[in-house]
Amino acid sequence: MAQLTNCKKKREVIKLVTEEQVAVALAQYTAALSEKYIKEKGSFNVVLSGGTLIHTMRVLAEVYKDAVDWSKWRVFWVDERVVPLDDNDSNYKLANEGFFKKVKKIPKQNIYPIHYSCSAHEVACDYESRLKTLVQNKILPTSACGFPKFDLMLLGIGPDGHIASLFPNRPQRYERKRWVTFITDSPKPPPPRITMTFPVINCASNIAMVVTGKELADPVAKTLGGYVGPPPPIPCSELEMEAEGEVTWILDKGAASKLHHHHVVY
Ligand SMILES: O=C1O[C@H](COP(=O)(O)O)[C@@H](O)[C@H](O)[C@H]1O
Repeated sequence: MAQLTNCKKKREVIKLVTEEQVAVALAQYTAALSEKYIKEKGSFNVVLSGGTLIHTMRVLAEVYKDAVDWSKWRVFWVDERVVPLDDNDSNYKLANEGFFKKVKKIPKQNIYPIHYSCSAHEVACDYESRLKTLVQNKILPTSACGFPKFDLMLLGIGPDGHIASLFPNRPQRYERKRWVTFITDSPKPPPPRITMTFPVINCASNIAMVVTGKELADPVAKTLGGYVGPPPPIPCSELEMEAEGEVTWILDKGAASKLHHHHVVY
């Protein structure tokens, strides 16, 4: 593991070879954080994304099934497609089938999927107000700037450099007041989605960027510095610049393939 040193924030880039090794590293990393936070404060607040992440969480679900205290987990979504929860596009459905059903012991009341309505605006307002209630009830802590502070965000990245549903050429990535916003014209289908905003993402105590496959080598290199070319204004770089907590990149060979060693700042 390599530690970023010339940066006041903590960054770690873990370069592995295979997707299976990424799944194993993700499992070890998440299980260790779960143990630490449960010991310290009795709960572990985790934010999931959709996409390939859930498949990569299989080792955590299978190998750590009896080692993790799932009863202390609370699970949220960094973004969700505005579709019914049983729709194949739903990030909740993906996590339910690929993760919750395997680990079994996360209490249903600790899982916070969206309340579906056909208005993305309404869904975003509802999700934000539920988070605010959890903060008022001291179930979720906040950071000094007033945004909720999650223990861990597990994120992926798209080929265009989007994270959550914060896309290039869309204004949501610049939102600085709302906790949760919405988009009705997502460039990646389905178009209506809700998403946590950058201030919330950047307040998390830990962010894992879990990236596999050579089709993601470009946004990884653009974000981490191996890219040669004009400065690319991709959303993911905002996380690299602003995150308060620790950011850990877990990459396979394909995703790391455009990182020029001398450009990567460890
Ligand atoms: O649409 C989405 O895409 C991103 C990236 O997905 P991946 O398949 O490239 O890992 C995902 O993080 C987000 O939650 C999802 O809604």
